[in-house]
Amino acid sequence: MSNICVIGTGYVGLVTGTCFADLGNKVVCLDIDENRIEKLKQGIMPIYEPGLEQLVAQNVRAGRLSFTTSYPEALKDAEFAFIAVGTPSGVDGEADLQYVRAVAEAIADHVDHPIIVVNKSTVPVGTGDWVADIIRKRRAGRPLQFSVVSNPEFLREGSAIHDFMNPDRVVLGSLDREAASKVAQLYLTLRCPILITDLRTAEMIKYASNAFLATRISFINEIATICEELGADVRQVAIGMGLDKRIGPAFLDAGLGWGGSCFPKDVKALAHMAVLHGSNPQLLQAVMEINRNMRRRVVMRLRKALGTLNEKVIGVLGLSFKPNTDDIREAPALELIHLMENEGALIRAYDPQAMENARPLLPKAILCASPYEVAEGADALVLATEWNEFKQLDFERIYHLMRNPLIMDGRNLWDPEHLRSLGFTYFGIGRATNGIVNG
Ligand SMILES: NC(=O)c1ccc[n+]([C@@H]2O[C@H](COP(=O)([O-])OP(=O)(O)OC[C@H]3O[C@@H](n4cnc5c(N)ncnc54)[C@H](O)[C@@H]3O)[C@@H](O)[C@H]2O)c1
Ligand SMILES: O=c1ccn([C@@H]2O[C@H](COP(=O)(O)OP(=O)(O)O[C@H]3O[C@H](CO)[C@@H](O)[C@H](O)[C@H]3O)[C@@H](O)[C@H]2O)c(=O)[nH]1
Repeated sequence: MSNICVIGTGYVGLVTGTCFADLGNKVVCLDIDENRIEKLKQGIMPIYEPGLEQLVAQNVRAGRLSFTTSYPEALKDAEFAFIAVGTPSGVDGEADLQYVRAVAEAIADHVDHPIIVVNKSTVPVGTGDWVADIIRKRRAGRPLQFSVVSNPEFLREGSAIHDFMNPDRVVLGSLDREAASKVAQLYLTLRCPILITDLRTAEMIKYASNAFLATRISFINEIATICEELGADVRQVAIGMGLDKRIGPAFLDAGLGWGGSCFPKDVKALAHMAVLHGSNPQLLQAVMEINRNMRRRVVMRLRKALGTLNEKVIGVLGLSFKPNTDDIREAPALELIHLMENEGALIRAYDPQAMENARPLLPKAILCASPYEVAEGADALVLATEWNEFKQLDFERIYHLMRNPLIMDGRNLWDPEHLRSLGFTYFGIGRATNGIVNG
């Protein structure tokens, strides 16, 4: 059993802290957001993540997990301090490190025993050295015994606990092998490969992994666009490609493109790092451009089918950036809605979990209580997020509710044959059935 302090209670901090507690450690989670910590103490989760509420409650009851806003309290007995604060995009696409800096300073100010500082936030290459420098300089004259280890996190929202507990690999970067080995001990029961590298390499592995996954999605989306022109079906193409073991089936779902709190900011930050150091990241630029185009293309197809978007009522199903989360950061649905509103469209929308988060960003849209309410009087229905709840809708009912039976399936969730047989005009992404080229 180890004493762990986790700093930041966003997705990564909360899941890391809870899972380490569940693995038998004593964990204190710290956040400067008092409201957040107060709610966590009452068992109220600040985010929607399947299974999290129960796991937090179990570990709090077992006395292994607690929450605080006090640095001295959280760091008092900590052998490990995990940094899990946000690293959002700055003005030029660089990662904004103000929160990481504040944490490094707080550690320097509040720790008086040997400690291993483990960075879980996604940070530019070189940040681990920078953090060590901040602590060292702040403790000049009163040296602190510490090491910095980079431990990038690879969990996905919506399956965060499963991903943390069943990782494909754990990456640890440090010049201090002993410190890296001590962090490795925390993960031993998870029985996965543990890769120990230097600090900078570990930091790069995180960016390269996210950029590669985003590249796969943009690649299949580019193929989808070509499929639409040529009358092929991208879903079958992806299956055919994925059966090749060298390619594999994951992350080949064509659609409205990638969003969320990680891919957009991390691809941008990697490109920014490259430019800053004299490289020309052409592929990353293309990956981002293709992604933006997926939304524009859907708007173009709707405009073409309806003549204009001005005063057309468009129903949108799904607002979160992916299913099983209420996170709307960089959600493709929101960008799509704003593009359509710019052309005068009137939006009706529904999401199973993300309505509260989305409301302030959608002042003009009508937020509805169900998919059927969204369909009422709509000139087109767009699927933006493939929640399970949308798989089995009563399309006969929807057909009668809509003013014009046009469906734009932005995640290729539905069966085109079935919908066309009910009388809908169906557009998917990169799907043309029986040689019918999509509009
Ligand atoms: N969200 C994900 O799925 C995911 C997955 C892997 C990696 N990451 C990376 O992990 C990091 C955290 O992401 P997130 O989505 O959990 O962040 P988040 O923005 O949801 O939460 C960050 C939390 O840190 C707190 N915080 C800010 N400054 C603080 C300080 N000085 N002391 C204590 N707490 C402070 C904030 O109040 C907030 O609650 C980012 O670098 C992100 O790129 C995120
Ligand atoms: O085939 C696919 C797979 C995903 N997406 C989209 O890609 C985005 C990201 O999805 P996903 O990767 O499942 O969610 P995240 O929670 O953002 O997780 C990513 O970002 C995290 C933060 O860095 C990493 O830890 C994870 O490994 C990485 O998958 C979403 O908009 C999805 O709709 C597609 O369009 N097609």
